[in-house]
Amino acid sequence: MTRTDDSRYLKGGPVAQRIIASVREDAAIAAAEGFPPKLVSITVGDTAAVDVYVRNQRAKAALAGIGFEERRFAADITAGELEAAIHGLNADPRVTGIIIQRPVPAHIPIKTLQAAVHPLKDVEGMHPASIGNIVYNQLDLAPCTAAASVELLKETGLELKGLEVVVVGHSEIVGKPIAFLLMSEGATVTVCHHMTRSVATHARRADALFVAVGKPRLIKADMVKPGACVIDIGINSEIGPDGESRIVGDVDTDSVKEVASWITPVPSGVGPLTVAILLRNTMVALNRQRALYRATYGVADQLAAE
Ligand SMILES: NC(=O)C1=CN([C@@H]2O[C@H](COP(=O)(O)OP(=O)(O)OC[C@H]3O[C@@H](n4cnc5c(N)ncnc54)[C@H](OP(=O)(O)O)[C@@H]3O)[C@@H](O)[C@H]2O)C=CC1
Ligand SMILES: Nc1nc(=O)c2c([nH]1)NC[C@@H]1CN(c3ccc(C(=O)N[C@@H](CCC(=O)O)C(=O)O)cc3)C=[N+]21
Repeated sequence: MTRTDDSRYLKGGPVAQRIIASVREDAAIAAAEGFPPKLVSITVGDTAAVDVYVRNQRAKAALAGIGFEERRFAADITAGELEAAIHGLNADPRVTGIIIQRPVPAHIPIKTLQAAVHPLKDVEGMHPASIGNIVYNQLDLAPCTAAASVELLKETGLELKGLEVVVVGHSEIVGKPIAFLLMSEGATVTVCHHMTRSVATHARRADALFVAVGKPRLIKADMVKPGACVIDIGINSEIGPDGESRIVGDVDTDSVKEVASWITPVPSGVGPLTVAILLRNTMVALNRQRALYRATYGVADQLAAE
């Protein structure tokens, strides 16, 4: 059986296409009504995984009819200069959404930058107010990778209520929001991290195993329950046997796919769906901005029309 026709592979492409088609319709309507959506990406320095992500953001935004602009800054920029740039984008009515690509250089506090993005333009859901919404079970705009990972689990048709889920990795951008999204869906969630005594012991109990660590082949077949669903979120660059650079996940896919019932491939798993959800979030942000605009100026418009 070849890699591509193995039915155990849970691919992101088909779900991403559905989302992008729907975003495209909404974006066309909004543009015709005078609100063309536009996404601005902020990159600081150079990181391979960021380049892949931004390249795909640009390509898929074009497909969806969403304007896209990349602002690149040198690694030695100050936090103050970056904050000023973000405030400029917050104030620009042509900008719908802002995403700050991670990582940023060590001298820049990422949390300060995330908090500088206006919550109405926070298309990644990383502002403290946005993350707070997830805790309150308001799930329409969630951090993109976390939302993509959960969406792929739903594709299996497994009942999420009561499902035993283990998440390996507890970063604010991936592991923690996955845990909150799944708790909202009624799953029983265990979160592992580098201090966990035995990741394998927890992982082997999981009906669904989410892995977001950044270590190639961390999860081996003997750490996976037979029949489980494995969502591999890792995007790691390494040199393949042919001497070419390639991306691999955190799961030893070749061995794990013999044990698991579903596994997301890398590439072509969570990655493409992450991009689609970023675009969907951009439309959620646009609709929130329009609702505020209507609430603020709607009555004045009506009076002017009378
Ligand atoms: N597909 C996509 O769309 C995206 C993919 N990614 C990829 O996902 C991976 C994780 O990203 P991100 O969450 O940002 O990374 P971080 O480095 O922020 O977090 C990694 C997490 O893994 C934990 N960890 C480290 N070593 C181990 C170990 N041996 N066992 C268990 N847990 C461990 C860390 O725990 P502790 O903090 O306690 O050290 C931490 O919680 C990366 O490969 C990244 O490229 C990221 C974003 C989007
Ligand atoms: N603030 C922030 N949010 C992120 O979500 C974030 C980030 N910073 N920094 C970098 C990582 C990495 N990441 C990827 C997302 C999609 C693909 C993607 O589209 N991958 C495709 C294409 C691969 C290819 O073209 O080679 C795939 O897996 O099939 C890759 C990488 C998001 N990240």
